[in-house]
Amino acid sequence: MLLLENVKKSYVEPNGQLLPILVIPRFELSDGEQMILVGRSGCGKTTMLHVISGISHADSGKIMIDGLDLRRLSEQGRDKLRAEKIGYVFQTFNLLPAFTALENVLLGMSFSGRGADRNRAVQLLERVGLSHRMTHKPKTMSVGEQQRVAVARALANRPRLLLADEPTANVDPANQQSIIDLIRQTCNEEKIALMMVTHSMEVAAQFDRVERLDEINKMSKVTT
Ligand SMILES: Nc1ncnc2c1ncn2[C@@H]1O[C@H](COP(=O)(O)OP(=O)(O)OP(=O)(O)O)[C@@H](O)[C@H]1O
Repeated sequence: MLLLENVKKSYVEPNGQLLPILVIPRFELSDGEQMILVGRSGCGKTTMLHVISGISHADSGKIMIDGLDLRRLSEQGRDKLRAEKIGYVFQTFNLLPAFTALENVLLGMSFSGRGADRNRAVQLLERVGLSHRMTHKPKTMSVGEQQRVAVARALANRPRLLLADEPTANVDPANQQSIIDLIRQTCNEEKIALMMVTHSMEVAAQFDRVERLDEINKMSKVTT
């Protein structure tokens, strides 16, 4: 489902110097496989999710998603791939402030080409415990509630790959577990591959595959 080969990513610092972040010789995730990515703050976990999703470009290397090579796609093609095949729970949620929780989930679906499925949107919001917040806009919701809307939105399209960047960072332990259960159960039922970043050892302990970025990433062996 996902294959990275010789992927490199650097940022340019304000002084013009290159700041290498990722050097990944090889990384694979199978269809429907669920894994956790861990690593110290600033080691490049979000950057890795961004290059996989095409939100930012790798400097070099091959990224294959569901048989498609990101390098061979136009900007439009990458947008289409992201809308159709990838669900992304952003660390910062990225909800649209002018729209309600339900509209945020429906809008996410409408970009996928499959059209918006109101029943599914409502059902997902109910499953994250937000039946009483469907018509609230993000600024009138708590941070944890916004995070749960972001999880519902990312699952709404029935993606092939779900990238989740600390999806339980801002919720209490009871909601943390219900979000993890919802994500895992939906991914199981719909054969969605899952790559989730977490700093919670409690969450990581529930998964068979837990990878440390500094073991995947040859760069971190140079910088740490
Ligand atoms: N757009 C950018 N320009 C320059 N440097 C960046 C940019 N985005 C991230 N960085 C730097 O790249 C490094 C990796 O950042 P990244 O957000 O991928 O880390 P992370 O492992 O997800 O961290 P955390 O666990 O704190 O979320 C950090 O040192 C960060 O400062």
